[in-house]
Amino acid sequence: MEKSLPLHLLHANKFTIIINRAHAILHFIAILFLLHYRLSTSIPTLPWLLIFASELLMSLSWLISQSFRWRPVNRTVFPDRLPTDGELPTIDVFICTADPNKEPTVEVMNTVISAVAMDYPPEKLHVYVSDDAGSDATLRCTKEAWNFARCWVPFCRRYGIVTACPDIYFSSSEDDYREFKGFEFKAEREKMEQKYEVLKQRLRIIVQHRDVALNTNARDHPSIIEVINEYTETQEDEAKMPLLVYVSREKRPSHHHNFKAGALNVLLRISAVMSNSPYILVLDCDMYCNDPTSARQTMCYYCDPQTSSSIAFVQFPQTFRNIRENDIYDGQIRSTFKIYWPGIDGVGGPILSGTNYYIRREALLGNFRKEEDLMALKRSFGPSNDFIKTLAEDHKPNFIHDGESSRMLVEKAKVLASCSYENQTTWGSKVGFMYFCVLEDYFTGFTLHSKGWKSVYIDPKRPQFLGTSTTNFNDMSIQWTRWTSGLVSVAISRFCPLIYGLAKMSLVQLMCYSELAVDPLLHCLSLWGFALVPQLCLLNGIHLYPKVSDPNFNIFLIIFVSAISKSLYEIVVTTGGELRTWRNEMRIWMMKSVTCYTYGTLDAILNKLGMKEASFLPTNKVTYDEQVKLYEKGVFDFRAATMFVAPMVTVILVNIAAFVGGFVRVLVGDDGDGYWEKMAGQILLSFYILVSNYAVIEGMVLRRDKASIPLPVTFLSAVFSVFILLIGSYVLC
Ligand SMILES: O=c1ccn([C@@H]2O[C@H](COP(=O)(O)OP(=O)(O)O[C@H]3O[C@H](CO)[C@@H](O)[C@H](O)[C@H]3O)[C@@H](O)[C@H]2O)c(=O)[nH]1
Ligand SMILES: [Mn+2]
Repeated sequence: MEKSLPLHLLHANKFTIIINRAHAILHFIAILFLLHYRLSTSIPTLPWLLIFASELLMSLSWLISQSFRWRPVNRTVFPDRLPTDGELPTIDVFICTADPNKEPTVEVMNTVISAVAMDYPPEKLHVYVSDDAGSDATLRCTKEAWNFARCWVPFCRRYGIVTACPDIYFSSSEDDYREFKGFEFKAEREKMEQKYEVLKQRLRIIVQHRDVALNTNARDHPSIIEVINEYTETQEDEAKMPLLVYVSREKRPSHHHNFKAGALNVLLRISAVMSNSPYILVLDCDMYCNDPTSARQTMCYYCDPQTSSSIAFVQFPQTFRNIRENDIYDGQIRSTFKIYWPGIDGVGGPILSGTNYYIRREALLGNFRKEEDLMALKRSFGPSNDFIKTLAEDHKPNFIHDGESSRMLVEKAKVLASCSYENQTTWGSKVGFMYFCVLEDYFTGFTLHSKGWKSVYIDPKRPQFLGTSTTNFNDMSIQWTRWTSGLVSVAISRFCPLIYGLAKMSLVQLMCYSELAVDPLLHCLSLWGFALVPQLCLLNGIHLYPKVSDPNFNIFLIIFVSAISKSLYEIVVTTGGELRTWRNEMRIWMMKSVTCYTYGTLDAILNKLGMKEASFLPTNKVTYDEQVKLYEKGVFDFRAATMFVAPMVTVILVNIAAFVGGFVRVLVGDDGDGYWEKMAGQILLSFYILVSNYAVIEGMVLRRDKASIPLPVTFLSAVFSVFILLIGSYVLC
């Protein structure tokens, strides 16, 4: 009976697998022909070497990326088959915020409220807010949010509200209250809406009046920990609420704080002495819970004795509420969450993605069933006996709201949040979240997988979490530069997945990890090659591709068409996107390659050489109406740092020069040596680059609005391109 019904199912997408593998074989054969052609027909010259290198790197990156297409799967869960509430394990929720200027407090509080309102037994849920800005305003706002939640949570429970994030609930028109449409509900809803308006008003006032002087101390302040529930007098008949704790770890300029991973490790310790839940949900401050059932969905894996012990984390996709149909910056990161993660889920489990995951505490800290040597534990975990005790299996701390004992607990917690606590321990290197690179998620997930843990990817129809994605060029570029830097720093370290992961994971999963790590490096090198070398050669009359009449020309044509049709197939058929999505992704990929991928790679290299410190600039989550309008119209906002715009414009100018030069010679100067025949490949390549990036030409020449490309940037780029044309021609020819 009950027992025989599974809690979850896994389906391999057989049809997609067949298509993927068949395409991979054909495309691979075409690449072999290309290699054969390159090695057999040309005399090695510098241009030949460069273009061949670009082709090799691109092919290599294609080859490794097939790992994500090897065995895509999807999963179904059956939360109604879970054991009774009494048997469910407890959960700690970690919400990180770092900068009230970039992370609007109203949104952060919405995330907190939506987490408190999750559909889970309240006594089994504990929410921790980590404030890396140490902002007094955020603390006060958290208390206000708590007061609102005391009415909001019972309201949601009573009427079965699915959208438990007030901001989304009150701004969407959808009927979320199913059978309760009566008068009573309407009146209650109105009351709640008013309360929410009052809350927003109060939060704004607190933020406006926040003590700017205090705030400048974000990098220098003691730990501040407060249990928020204690500020409210619980009435007898009041609904039970989860525990809510505000944490701001100690910060001193003399101590490196290790960014988000540092904050998470502090929360790991503090939550251990307060609630010590075996599972932890990690959320970025902008990631609202859009559906209260994610915890129950997750428990379908953690409550299944067959799978439970091997799973380190259950990952949900990152989904965003500010994405429009015409997503010009690919803010939804479609290929990652729709193609890559289901792909790697079939071969060992998805990569940890920073937010929206339920991780097992034991996977981060280890399990200590037997008596361990106390000194050894202290060397690893730091001096706190209270914390060490929590490592033992089944240790349940007793959190009592009785003034004195909870005050003592908070004092103990403050020690755990001090910036010197981790000195001479293995926090961040062996235990907890890893500090090795700014991409704490990727690297922590990688270490877990290489220890033999598995992970699971659930992508339900209704997005479980909704965040804010970058929808302007500058923010997107900063974010991708950080990601690239993190990934490349792993690729060029001793942890390079290709070497480090060998023999520790399945080969295909290892290739997936490697793909992500080396992809920016391979793409920035090869795209710079394709963007400049054929063009310089075109202007200097050197041909790099076979003549149109040569059957070998078909090799290039086939590779080009095959790559494009496969990505079109994935976008339109597999993920139900539009043709426009394909254009957007192609274009932004080209743009990112010559900017973010390049800078991120340089950043990682400088970092490795000790010439630059790693940095984590939190992504800006404040949106301006004007910017949003541009994004909604699908118009690029080029008001970005010159370093992000100039390389793009330079590439476009070089391509214009090459294309015009080549085209004119085709038209007027046909000197009988079959110029077009020889140069068609290069002329068409330039044409393709220009057509794909028409938006840049438009921003440079046709647009005159504030968000177009500024004239000085165009001039600077023109100087760069003339320089490239002169030097390039000199060197290459
Ligand atoms: O010193 C820091 C820096 C950041 N954060 C928080 O970390 C979260 C993620 O930062 P965000 O600026 O939103 O970065 P994104 O680029 O959007 O984040 C992606 O990439 C990060 C790694 O680079 C992951 O940590 C994130 O989970 C993932 O969503 C936010 O809640 C921040 O408040 C901190 O708590 N402390
Ligand atoms: Mn973010």
